Amino acid sequence: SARAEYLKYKDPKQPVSVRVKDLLSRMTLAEKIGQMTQIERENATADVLAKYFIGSVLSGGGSVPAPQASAQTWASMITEMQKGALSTRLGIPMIYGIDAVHGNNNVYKATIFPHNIGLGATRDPDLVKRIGEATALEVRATGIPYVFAPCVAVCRDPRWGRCYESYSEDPMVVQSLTSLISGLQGEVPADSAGRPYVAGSKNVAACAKHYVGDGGTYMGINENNTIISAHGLLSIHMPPYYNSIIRGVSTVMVSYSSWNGVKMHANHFLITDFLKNKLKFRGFVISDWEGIDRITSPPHANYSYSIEAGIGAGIDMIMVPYRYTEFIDDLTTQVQNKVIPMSRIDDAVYRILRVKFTMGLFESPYPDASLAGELGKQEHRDLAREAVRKSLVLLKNGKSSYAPLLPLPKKAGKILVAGSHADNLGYQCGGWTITWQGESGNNNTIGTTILSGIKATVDPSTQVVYSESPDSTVLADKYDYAIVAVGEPPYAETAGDNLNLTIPAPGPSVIQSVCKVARCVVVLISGRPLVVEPYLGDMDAFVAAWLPGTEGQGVADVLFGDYGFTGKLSRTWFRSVDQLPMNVGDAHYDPVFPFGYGLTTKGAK
Ligand SMILES: O=[N+]([O-])c1ccc(O[C@@H]2O[C@@H](CO)[C@H](O)[C@H](S[C@@H]3O[C@H](CO)[C@@H](O)[C@H](O)[C@H]3O)[C@@H]2O)cc1
Repeated sequence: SARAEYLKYKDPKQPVSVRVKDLLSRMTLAEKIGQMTQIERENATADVLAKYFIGSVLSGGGSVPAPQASAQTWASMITEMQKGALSTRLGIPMIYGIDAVHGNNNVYKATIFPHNIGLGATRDPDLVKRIGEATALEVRATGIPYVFAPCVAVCRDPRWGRCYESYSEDPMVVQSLTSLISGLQGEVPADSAGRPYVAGSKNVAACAKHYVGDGGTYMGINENNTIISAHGLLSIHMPPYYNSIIRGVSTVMVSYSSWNGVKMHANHFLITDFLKNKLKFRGFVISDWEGIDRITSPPHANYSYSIEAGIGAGIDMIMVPYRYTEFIDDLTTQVQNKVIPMSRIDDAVYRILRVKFTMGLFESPYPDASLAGELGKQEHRDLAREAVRKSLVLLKNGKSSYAPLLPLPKKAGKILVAGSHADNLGYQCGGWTITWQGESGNNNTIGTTILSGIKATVDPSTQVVYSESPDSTVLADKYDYAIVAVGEPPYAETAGDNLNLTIPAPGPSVIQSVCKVARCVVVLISGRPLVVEPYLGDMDAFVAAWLPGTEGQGVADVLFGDYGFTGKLSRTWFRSVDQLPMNVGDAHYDPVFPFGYGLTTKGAK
């Protein structure tokens, strides 16, 4: 039979640089531009992937092959797409990306870890690295090799709808928790010198986002303007990118926001001069969803300009995600007319291919069916439960120091559990869970509510009364103590922007009515600090639980003293929104609870 022509780029024994150069030299303009194009799952048929040489596909928030789809269903979908990509002349595998920002959160039955604000309160880089390892396994279980995480935003104003996606207001805490990257991708070898690195097929390529200053916008308005000096940008928002590059992060996603009025998606100085040439970032830069469209207002008003500005700024892969023929045709024309130089295209494709070769995608382009069982594995749920325990911050314990309320006695006559967030798995997971905006209720995925955890922890003789919103009859009864879980409903992005930051009704009234009739601990489920001073006096104890995820048992573990409280605030607990922005280190600093605050209790274990 005819000897298959030896192709250097297909030889895994060749150095990555040799493989990239060989493949690049063989590619047509259409094949190069295809690699720079990322489309949404909904329009990614095998035929489209083959016809347009598409290099990447994504799931937008909540975009799933079927409701409650199994790991096998996910893997079959990706296999079909990959066959399309590999059927092309050069057989370049496509890379599928998804927002696994607290576990593989679009996927039914996945373990949902606490959102980043809670992980910030743990101050535990090793824990976060282990979460990265578990997340990589649960993502690979669905056949996916690439995640748009971690968000390394330094949220400076809790009015921002995405503040819960940020580990902390303090860049040093965020820098320390870039350890997630080392969990997701694997620890870089000593001589990696910032090159992208993915250890193998149980790891995934990561994405540090959103570059840069996404957490510093005016009044926390999502996608708005970050008005700050170069010194401020480099000392507050840039540091996590230093650590991300040192840890070999494979990709960086550009922010929708602007820096001093210049759209980040059009910022050549920060993307090319600084990130690529000064910091020597060698992975690929990806736009956000319709990020180049939003360079203009209204978005997409001048798409040719958006393409010229975005690609020209140094963005390598465009998350289109739907109008891909328009993108491909327009970019092709601009290269043919020498508006965009071929050297820019070659830099982009070089970087994309470097990541794909380095992570072994050419050798293992298909899902590994043997990993399906990693999805929602008990071992990962136990890790998430540990993370919940360590994320809880105890802000008040007893109306006087000699009469602490916590830890609660497991053996009691009758206790009351109340509040909208006590028995609502969707609420305790928050946004970016099953759907983009998150859900309410207990049927959207598998997990343990705070109430279930309490029932599993107390002595069998203890009577547990549950009432979401106790009426006078319930309140007339006698309880040894009460646990009140209230807070914010789930939200994502702009939907979460909030200028008053009050505890949503009926939370405050439930706190006041229950705490009047029984000794009470309030557990706040929220993506950020909220106005709490008016109710603090009513509470005997107060716990910030953030957005704990599916393993609600972790809350009971600490409330009842199996484990001690250790969490420390990763954000300043402001007194009033009129003070905002107000962050640790500011000259005027008058919080209810300062950054780093957290009471402790001794745990039995
Ligand atoms: O129909 N509409 O009205 C509508 C409105 C807004 C939309 O906006 C879009 O909706 C979301 C759900 O599809 C998308 O995920 C993104 S968000 C963006 O997506 C990336 C990929 O998921 C993440 O890594 C980034 O971190 C995040 O900033 C976009 O804002 C979509 C549709």
